[in-house]
Amino acid sequence: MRHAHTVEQVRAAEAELMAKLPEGTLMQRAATGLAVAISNFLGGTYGARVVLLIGSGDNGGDALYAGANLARRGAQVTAVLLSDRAHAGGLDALKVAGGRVGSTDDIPSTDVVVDGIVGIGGRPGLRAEALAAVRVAERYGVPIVAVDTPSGVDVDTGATPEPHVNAALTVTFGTHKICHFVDPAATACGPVHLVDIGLDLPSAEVQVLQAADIRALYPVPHGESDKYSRGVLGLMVGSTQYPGAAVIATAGALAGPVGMVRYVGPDAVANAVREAHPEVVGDGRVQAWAIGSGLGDELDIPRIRELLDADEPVVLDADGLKALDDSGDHVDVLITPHAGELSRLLGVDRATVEGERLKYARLAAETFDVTVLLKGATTVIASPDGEVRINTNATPWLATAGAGDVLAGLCGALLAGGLTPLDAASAGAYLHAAAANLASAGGPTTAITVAQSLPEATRRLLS
Ligand SMILES: NC(=O)C1=CN([C@@H]2O[C@H](COP(=O)(O)OP(=O)(O)OC[C@H]3O[C@@H](n4cnc5c(N)ncnc54)[C@H](O)[C@@H]3O)[C@@H](O)[C@H]2O)[C@@H](O)CC1
Ligand SMILES: [K+]
Repeated sequence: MRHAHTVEQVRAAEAELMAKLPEGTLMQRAATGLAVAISNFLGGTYGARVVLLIGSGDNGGDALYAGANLARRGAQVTAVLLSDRAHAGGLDALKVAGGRVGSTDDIPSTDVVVDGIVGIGGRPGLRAEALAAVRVAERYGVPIVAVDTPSGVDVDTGATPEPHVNAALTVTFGTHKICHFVDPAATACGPVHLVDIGLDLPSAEVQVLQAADIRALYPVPHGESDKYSRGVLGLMVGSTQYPGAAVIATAGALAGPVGMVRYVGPDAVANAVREAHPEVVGDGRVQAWAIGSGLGDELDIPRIRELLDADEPVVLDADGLKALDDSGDHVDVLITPHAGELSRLLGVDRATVEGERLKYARLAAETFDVTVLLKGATTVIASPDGEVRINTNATPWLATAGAGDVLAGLCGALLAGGLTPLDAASAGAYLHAAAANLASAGGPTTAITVAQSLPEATRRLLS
């Protein structure tokens, strides 16, 4: 896993390390890494034009020392001071290295703007002068490299309630921050480059899934496995209104680690499912349920509540979410809402959830005592005990009808295969996105093609 720490955790680790090192060492480490990253971004340093936007704190200090480094290597570096205060040592270093102080008039003709306005000490939003400078860069299409975080975003939540920098690259120090992974701020970061400055950090608040994590938890069958021990999944999805949801969710389930799939629903839909997937059988004992995708008029809330209260773990998706209430023990339940569905569950509007995805995923996990997989460009997974995992490998082409049905079926199969809701959500989100990348290859795709690409995505992961 990659890790994202809170501002408080970073500050504590920095203070501990700073106490052991000569003054300014950490900033020098940060600035050197930043200068190298800017040089790489530009494809060279000599003769490059660099404008630094400088705020009042150490974020500006990093930018000024990096600017001094670049000026020593032949760049023309100009600092635009956006506050009465600027890091004194950094400003002196820049001037000694041949850099100068200029104004926003220098922005249109520069090769890159370096955002040293605020970092982890910043509140959301930009003051008028900073905003005006950022707007000039945007108007002239000048790329912005953000120092530590794009200024104006909410570092600990990933929210962007106010104007902020949209970076072409973010260079961060010591560890990732939450805004680097949680949208909408994550999108504002562009690619994120991490510079090691030697911090010793506690366990992270937020983890980001990587291939090795999923490989380690995937339930691979062994010599003694049979179709029952590999897990049997019950599907209560689709309806005469939406028969396709049943066919698609079944495709997702069969591409998971499960040994057998049972379909429960109207005859006409069951026939359509068996026509597409002859291996599917009818009602009987299961190890987990996937419920809700495309249920439409078939939604049977009392029956779903019975299954939620039973011992078998449940994936609850789409229409099925209407059966969820905040009473009872639901720690074996994984819900897979998009922002609109989560907003209805929590009684807030959709834009509010979109703006603070981490906060509302956590709130739903706590309120309903379930694991939440909040779908989106980056998927936020929150467990009732406070653990958060993020999946970042999705492609925008995955935003296609039925893709959620594939995910629900796949997550159900992973639950039936014995994974915890948190691990099932992690593997489900990761593999779903990996399959979408294969299916799309940079172009349009369909939900069924994503499901058909799941075995190959899984093979590549496990091999
Ligand atoms: N502490 C350390 O050891 C290190 C710090 N580093 C840098 O230091 C940064 C943190 O520095 P600071 O704590 O000085 O804080 P910042 O430089 O992030 O912010 C400075 C000040 O800006 C003001 N401010 C807050 N919100 C604002 C807004 N929206 N618009 C304008 N001004 C605003 C506040 O008074 C804040 O204290 C990190 O992000 C990183 O870039 C790095 O040099 C690595 C080492
Ligand atoms: K910044």
